[in-house]
Amino acid sequence: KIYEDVSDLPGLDYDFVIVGAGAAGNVVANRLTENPSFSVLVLEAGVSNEGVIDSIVPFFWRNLSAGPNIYEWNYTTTPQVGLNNRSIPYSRAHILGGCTSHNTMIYTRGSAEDYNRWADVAKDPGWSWDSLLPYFFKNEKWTPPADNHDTRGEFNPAVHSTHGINSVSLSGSRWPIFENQVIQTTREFPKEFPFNLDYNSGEPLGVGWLQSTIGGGKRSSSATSYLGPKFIQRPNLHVLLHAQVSRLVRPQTTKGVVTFGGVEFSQGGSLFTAKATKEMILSAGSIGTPAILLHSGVGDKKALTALGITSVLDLPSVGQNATDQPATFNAWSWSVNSTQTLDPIERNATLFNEAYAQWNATHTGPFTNFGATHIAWTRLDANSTIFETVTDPAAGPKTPHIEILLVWPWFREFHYLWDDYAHSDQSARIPSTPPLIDPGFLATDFDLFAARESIKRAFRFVEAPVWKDYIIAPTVNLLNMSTDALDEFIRNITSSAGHMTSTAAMSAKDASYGVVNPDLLVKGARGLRIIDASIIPFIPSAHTQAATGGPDTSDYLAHRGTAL
Ligand SMILES: Cc1cc2nc3c(=O)[nH]c(=O)nc-3n(C[C@H](O)[C@H](O)[C@H](O)COP(=O)(O)OP(=O)(O)OC[C@H]3O[C@@H](n4cnc5c(N)ncnc54)[C@H](O)[C@@H]3O)c2cc1C
Repeated sequence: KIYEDVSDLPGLDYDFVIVGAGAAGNVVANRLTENPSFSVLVLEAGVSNEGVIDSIVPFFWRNLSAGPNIYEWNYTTTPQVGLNNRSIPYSRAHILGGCTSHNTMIYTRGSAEDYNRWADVAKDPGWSWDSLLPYFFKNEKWTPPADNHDTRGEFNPAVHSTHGINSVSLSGSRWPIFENQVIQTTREFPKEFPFNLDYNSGEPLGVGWLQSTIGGGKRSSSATSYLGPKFIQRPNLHVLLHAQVSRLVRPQTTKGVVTFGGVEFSQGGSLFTAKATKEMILSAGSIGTPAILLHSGVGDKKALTALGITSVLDLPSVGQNATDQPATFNAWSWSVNSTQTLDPIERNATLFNEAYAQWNATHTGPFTNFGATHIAWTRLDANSTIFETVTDPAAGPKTPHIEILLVWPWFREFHYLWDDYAHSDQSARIPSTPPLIDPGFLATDFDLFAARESIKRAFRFVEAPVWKDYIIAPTVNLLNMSTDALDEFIRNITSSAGHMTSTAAMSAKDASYGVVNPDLLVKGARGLRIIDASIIPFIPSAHTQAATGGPDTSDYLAHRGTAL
């Protein structure tokens, strides 16, 4: 059951208390309550997703993260040196379902090499691609697209499952001219942009049809799926909204191992403490989780002491290693010679209302998607000069550095392509309210090099002959710019893809760094686990919801849950 008021809860003592009802938290709440003898409380700071139309209609996704609004934590980053000292908005959802209720719904798992690197780092084969694939399957419910079109040749059924919980589908409305041109590009430039039947096979490189967490023309979030009507009636599942957790309380240290006596949260100006007899599970996301730990005295002892917080557990990696994928979307594009664009709908209220009426009546039409048709995943050239001085940050030779999202002709005849590229770094620092968020965008030579190359690749894509009569001109002629001018442009327009990971990273049991062991238990603590995107040791070369709501959480339960 979902509760809005703490006084309606049956009590404050449960077997498991989960903090944060996002991509990860709701999966685990669902799995744990499969066992009727476990009682579970989920504490979520945000508001209900019920009836929030911008969270239901895929095309409206952008409205929620456009903040400031009640569905957002409304964060901004610290001034980013690499972005000409700009502080930029840093979107995090403040709504049941977490970022899966307001994200772009793109479903990408990453490369097999990404996960095999996790297994290497953790010294635990349970985190390898082969071990985790069954958990992707357990979560994913492959669903026909909203228009029921013939999807043969657009994905590989062998790497998907129809038996999971979270709906995934191909696009539910067609843009034939644009789509044909993308596919034709893979024929004209087969070496640079080969067709890839399914980028979720573990080998993502190439151009593949977009897969999204959309089912029946509606967003499929962790709230609508894992807390959906089939599950929310379970008598052992309790979800409390408007419950903001501040810290873990009543620490006790016995023989060097810390246990906490409860989770402190506030609602309506009052403080409460929920207790877990078996485990407290943090899933407040890559910013929320380290913030809670640091406020609880779990983090770098010196830094916490300097801030007047009593150190309980000295774990210097808490809040460090934040990794995200910078993006240059929306700032540049091409004007195109086509009437098959979204502009009529965007510009004309009558057409917009018709599209909305169609969606309302049948959950079909252009509003069933967020607006892309394919993704092109590519790598920097192996002989790029950057590799003379920098070690390749990708997990292996089959792992992309660059993503080019091929977006419908949109916005004033502009067909825009946006690209993002893996691996920025750095830290989400020490507790303050609000937290200091420093993703270190474009802080390294590699970041800037990859950014320049990603733009060149996108321009190269539309050099395929098939685009000749279609493209009129780029909105900004980036190819004619000097390197310095291009760098300046990139620094001024780069924003976040919203994919922060690794702020409470998993490491091998005997490692001298890291926050959780491969079983996701916090090092040096008992009865405390972390299961969200913060535990990811290296960001996958992908959008991050599948890696978060798919394998790690279910794996934790199915493989590691021996303590349960
Ligand atoms: C704008 C945007 C677009 C994105 N697009 C995509 C995409 O297209 N595809 C993709 O794969 N990924 C996308 N992502 C990333 C993806 O959604 C996240 O990686 C994923 O949701 C992370 O899951 P999580 O469980 O770690 O955290 P979240 O999903 O963020 O969940 C954390 C939850 O904890 C709650 N919480 C935080 N602090 C507290 C507290 N102190 N007390 C109680 N509750 C708390 C939050 O309100 C939230 O509900 C996007 C992200 C953003 C921001």
